[in-house]
Formats: sequence, structure tokens, C-alpha cells
Amino acid sequence: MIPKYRIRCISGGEIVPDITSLSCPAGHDSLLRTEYTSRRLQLSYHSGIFRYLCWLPVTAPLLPSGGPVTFTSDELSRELGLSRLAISFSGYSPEHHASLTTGSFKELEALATLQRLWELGKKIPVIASAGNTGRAFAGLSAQYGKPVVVVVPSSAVSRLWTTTPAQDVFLVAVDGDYTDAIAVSTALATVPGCVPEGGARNVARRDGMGTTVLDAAVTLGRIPDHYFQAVGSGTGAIAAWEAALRLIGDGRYGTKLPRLHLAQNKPFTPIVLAWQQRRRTFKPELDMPDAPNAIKEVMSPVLTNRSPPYGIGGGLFDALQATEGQMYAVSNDEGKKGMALIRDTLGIDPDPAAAVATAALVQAAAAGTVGPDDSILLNITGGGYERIREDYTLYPIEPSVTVNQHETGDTLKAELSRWVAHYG
Ligand SMILES: Cc1ncc(COP(=O)(O)O)c(C=O)c1O
Repeated sequence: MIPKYRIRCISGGEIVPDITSLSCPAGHDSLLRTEYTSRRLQLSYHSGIFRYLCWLPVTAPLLPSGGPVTFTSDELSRELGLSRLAISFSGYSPEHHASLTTGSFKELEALATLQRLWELGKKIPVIASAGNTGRAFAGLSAQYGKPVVVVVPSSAVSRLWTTTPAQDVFLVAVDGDYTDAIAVSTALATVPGCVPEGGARNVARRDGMGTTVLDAAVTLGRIPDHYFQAVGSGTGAIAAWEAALRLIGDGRYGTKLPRLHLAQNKPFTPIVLAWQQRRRTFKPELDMPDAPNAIKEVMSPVLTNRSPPYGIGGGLFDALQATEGQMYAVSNDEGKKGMALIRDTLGIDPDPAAAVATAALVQAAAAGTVGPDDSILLNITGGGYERIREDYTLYPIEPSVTVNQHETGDTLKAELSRWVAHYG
């Protein structure tokens, strides 16, 4: 039987035989990419992201599942003077048929990732998160009864809750920042039975997030000219580029890549600064001076990744280059105005990251970087939290263990091993 997909190293171009690989066995510093046998996007009868099952690296859907929704808003279009503005929303808003009860587009990646790991041997993923990703995995764990290990900075614990009680989440709180949480998660992923979730290197994560662009293209009948999103790691933006490449290969949605317009939150804007000089590598002293304090000042902490997949082959630099992309630095004041704009025009409380993306669109419209009649997709990557609170009881997740930032040692691993043993 012809396999549904293969994995290819983007930099080297070779097929990677082991589809569970997260990096190139030939040693290229590159992301791997799925290559689907079906060049045509065939819509399935499933709902949510599994409508796009054809271009997801899984054989079966995880149901019921939510997905992104694409819609237009006369009010928002009028406010911005953009006649062909569409919104991709990944969050919760029954009026917009948006049912992601973990509140962000991280649920899209979590759905595809959990299903894939389950199909490939029921390994338990270890996820480092600044909050939203951890909540997405914890929420799905609670919904489907699949175990997950989540590692977050202690300051993010309050962002972890579920709408059904979570029985199968091993939550590690790290007294440090997101980078420290990543270090702890790397150590924990070596515990037998566990695997690193892989971040941007995980093809299921990227293809799950890419459904935002698939849904938009199917709804609008074409690939948009411009794509706006706020980025921390940039994984969602890389996914948008890859989804557009597949749509071009399909042939029915257009032949041009959307231009990526990506935003970060001042004063922490390393990708903006590196891209302005068209540098593939970061210079920490120029791009992230005084990072710990800069990170404390932003309104959207999920946008503060210090080691995003930027220079790696097939990463964000390549995505920006291929799409003639543009980066935007957005202040908290602009972000707050973006938040009010979305709330007033769509009736949704956006995630602060989505407010930052909106502010970038406001900048672009004012500067004439986008034309009034261009086809534009604004990715509102999260929101609807107030409505989730109204419609559901929220269950906070208590840390199974709290560790200091340098803890990667045997005691913690032994504790995790005992927990993993339950799942046999
Ligand atoms: C709501 C929301 N929007 C945007 C982003 C940025 O996504 P990425 O890290 O894929 O660039 C995040 C990251 O956590 C997020 O939670």
C-alpha cells in the first residue's frame, strides 16, 4: 500500500525513513516536512481539524474535535478600511461556531500531535510551555483520557485549567522562565515511555496549525494575499507557509504564497530585529538585550521565546524570505487598542497575542503596506476566555511537583517514572 505521507529533510532534500524522527539523520540543521501522497485537498466528513485529515499525519481522527473557523466582519473591515479582510479564529465563541474550549490555536497542534503519538506507539509527550500550549494538551488529555507531561514556569501555572477534571496530567512547575522549563522538559523526555513533543520540529504540530490556512482557503476559495499573526516561536507561521505551499500544489486555490506579516510584542522583539537586517542568526546582544526584564514587560508572555526555530532550514527565516514577509514590533498600548477593536467589532475577548497581531494589521493598513482591496487573513490565534468561564466550570491543575530552575536530576525523573508506570 502507498503510505499516506513521507517525511523529507527540507535542507538536504532526502526522504527520512523513520517517520517519528524530529531531526535529520544525515545531520542537516533543518526541519523535516510531511509530503502527502494526495496532492489534492480532499475534505473529509469529520468536523474540526479532521475535516483536513487528508493533510494531517494521522490515519484516524480524534473525535469530537474543534477546529479553526473563518469568517468576515463588516464592522472590523469598515474600521480598518479593508474590503476583503477575513478572520481565522481559533478559540471559543458559540456565535462564530468556534468550539476550542482550551481557548487557543495550540489546541489544533495538540489534537494532531496526541493522535499521532497514540497511533505511533502510545508514547507520553513531554511538553514545555509558557501557558497556552500546556493548557491545550492538558485540556485534551482531560477530554480523551490520554496522559501528558507538561512543564511550565511557575508564573504560568494559573493559566493551566481544564473544562473537565484532568486525571492524566503530570504538571511540573519550574521556578524559572520558559527557557528553564524547556531544559527541564528535555531531561524528563528521556524517561522510558516518554517522548519530547518536539516543538516546531514536530510535523503533526505544524500540520495541525496549518489547518487555519486550509480552512481559510476552502472558505474563501483562494489563498489570501496576506497573512497576519503574532509569533513567539513562529511555528504557526511556518505552518501557514507550508499549508500554502500544499494548496499551490493542489492547483485550485491560487499560485501565489501569502505574504507573512508577523508581530512581536515590544520590548521583546528578537525576530523583528534580526529580520530587519536580514540576518539568519540572532545576535543576542543586539536582538534580545536584557531579555529577562524585557520579557517581564510584554502584555503577551507567549510571544517571548528566546530560541525560536528561526535560522534552521525550513524555519522562520526561510518562511519570511519565501513570502517576502514583514515583521512588526507592537507596543503594549497598541496591543491594548487592538484588544478593544476585536472586542468591539467581533464581541470576542482576544488572547493578548491575537491583540498584538491585530495591532500589526492596524500598522500595515495605516502605512499602506496592504492595499484596501487586498485579500487579507488575520489569525486571531486565541480568545473567548470570558465566555468559556461563563459556559464551563474551570478546574485548575495543581503541579505534581515544583522544582528549581536547575533541577534536571534523578529524583524528578524517578518520580515521573513511577507515574508513567501506571500507564503500563
Ligand atoms: C494565542 C497564541 N497566539 C500566538 C502564539 C505564537 O505562536 P508561535 O509560538 O507558534 O509563534 C501563541 C504561542 O503560544 C499563542 O498561545
